Formats: sequence, C-alpha cells, structure tokens
Amino acid sequence: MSDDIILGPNQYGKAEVRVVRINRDTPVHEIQDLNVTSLLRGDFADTFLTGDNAKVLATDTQKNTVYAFAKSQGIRTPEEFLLALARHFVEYPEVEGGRWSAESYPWERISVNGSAHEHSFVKSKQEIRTAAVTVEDGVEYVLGGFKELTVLKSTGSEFHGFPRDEYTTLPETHDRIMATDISTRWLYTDHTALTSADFDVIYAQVKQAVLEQFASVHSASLQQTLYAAGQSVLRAVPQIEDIRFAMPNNHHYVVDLSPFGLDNPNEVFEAGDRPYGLMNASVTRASAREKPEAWKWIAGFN
Ligand SMILES: O=c1[nH]c(=O)c2[nH]c(=O)[nH]c2[nH]1
Repeated sequence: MSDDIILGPNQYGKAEVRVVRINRDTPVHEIQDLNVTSLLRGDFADTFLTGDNAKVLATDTQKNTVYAFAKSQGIRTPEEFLLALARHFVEYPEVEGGRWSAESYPWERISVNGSAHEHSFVKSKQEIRTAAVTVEDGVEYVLGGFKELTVLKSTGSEFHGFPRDEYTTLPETHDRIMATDISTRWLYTDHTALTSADFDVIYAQVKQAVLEQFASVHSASLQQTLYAAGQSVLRAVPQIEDIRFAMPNNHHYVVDLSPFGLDNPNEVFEAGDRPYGLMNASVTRASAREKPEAWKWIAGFN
C-alpha cells in the first residue's frame, strides 16, 4: 500500500561546537571564543529514508573541520570564519548548501595598574554577537547580529491612545520605564566587498545606532523605538538591506505604596518576569528583493 508521505526540507550537522582560538603571534595574545553550528543541506535523503550513509559527511567530521579551520585559517571575525567553512563544505558534491552560524562571546583585557594585560581576560558580556552564513542555489547570504543587549530608560516613554474593550484594564501612562533585551539580525547586501575590519566596524556602528535611538527617541511605544532603531541603522550603513528585531517589553510595575502612607511617583517598581510584550519586525529597503533564504530556520526572525 502506498501512502502520500514524503521527506520535506531537511538539514543536519553539528550544533554548538565550542572553539576558543588564541592568536599568540606576539606577546599580546588575542582571543576569539565561538559557539559554531554547521548544518548541511543537499543530497541526503537516503540516510533519512533508508539509513544509507554513503553520502553523509559525519557530524563528527564537521566538528573536527571547525577546529582544524580555527588553526589553519584563524578566526578574524565570526562572519569570515563561517564563510570559510561554508566555502569548504559546498565543495563536496552532495552538499548543495547549508547554514553555518555562530555566537561569539566577548572577552576584554584585565586592567593591571591601568594597563591592559597581555594575556589575561575577563568576560565582558553586554550582548552576544551572532553571525550566520547560508548558501542556497550557489548564493551566499550573510547575517550579522547580536542578542540579549539589555537596556532600560527610566523616563522618556509613554503608552496611551490604545483602544479599550471589556478586557482592558491597563491605565494610560505618560511616564514609564521602558526596558528590553534587544536581539537583532541584519542582512549584508554585498558581503563580498567587506573585509574583516568592516564586519567589526559595522557591528559597532549598528550597536551604537540602536543604543542611541533607544536612548534619544521619546517613545510612544516600544514598536516605535524598534522602527526608529532599524531606520537609523539602514541610514548609517549602506551595506545592510534588512534588519530584524525581537524585543520583549520588560515590564516594570509601579508599586502601590499607599497602604503604607507613602506616595510613589515612579520611584519604586516591581520588575516583571512573565508574561512580557514581544515585538518582532523587520525594517528593510523598499528597493531590496526579499531574501527568505537568508532567514529560513533562523528562530524568531523568519
Ligand atoms: O510599548 C508598548 N506597546 C504595546 O503594544 C503595549 N501593550 C501594552 O500592554 N503595553 C505596551 N507597550
């Protein structure tokens, strides 16, 4: 009896390969600390359908390749490292494309008597940098990004003018705390023209533009702040054509202190945990073709 079940889109590989690369070419060491995932797409139906592994490049081999490339190519930026891996793996005849992605954890030099130490570091997490390279139909797509950049402003945020129905209890506010953990990914238009320095420079430009907008926009909604941040990035960085955000609204509730005979003009808050508002949007150049290939299976951004 035949049925109508088929194998749909698929990929496989090694997730979360933790690689730390020290560059010791001079006494001033450099560190790159990545969490790399390699996922291959291509002529791999056999192993799913029958368990025939003749075409399967083992996930263990993919992991080893990450470590070997960290030595032989070095890691200048996450984006460049992932591009090198992608270009290597697509050389295999059964590999039609794939996704190579990374998180990058920041370390800064320990300061000793006011000087940056040569080989001692302290983890300096404000945010986690992310990168992803996708190859589909011979085209490379490069996403930069970061996640978990936690920000708060203690005034300069309002929320009112929303419709009220029988379930609405939220009071209108003209002064509130606004707080969020910014996650963003952006698509490079022409990554082939970028050098490693540019990837780092653009990363810093994006982060600065996003932070500046968060601080300086007098916000009528978190959605407005999100769009302003995206607009500012696209104006500042011509190499980016699409930037997407996920922003939870980390609510802060004014505590009612009147039972204790105390007033509370936005000074004491209960930091909410769950539930939280959640804003997702992409901000793009109207002239740019949509590129769903770059975003497919990027959780929360597609
Ligand atoms: O910035 C906000 N946007 C909303 O859509 C919303 N909804 C809500 O309850 N509070 C807020 N705040």
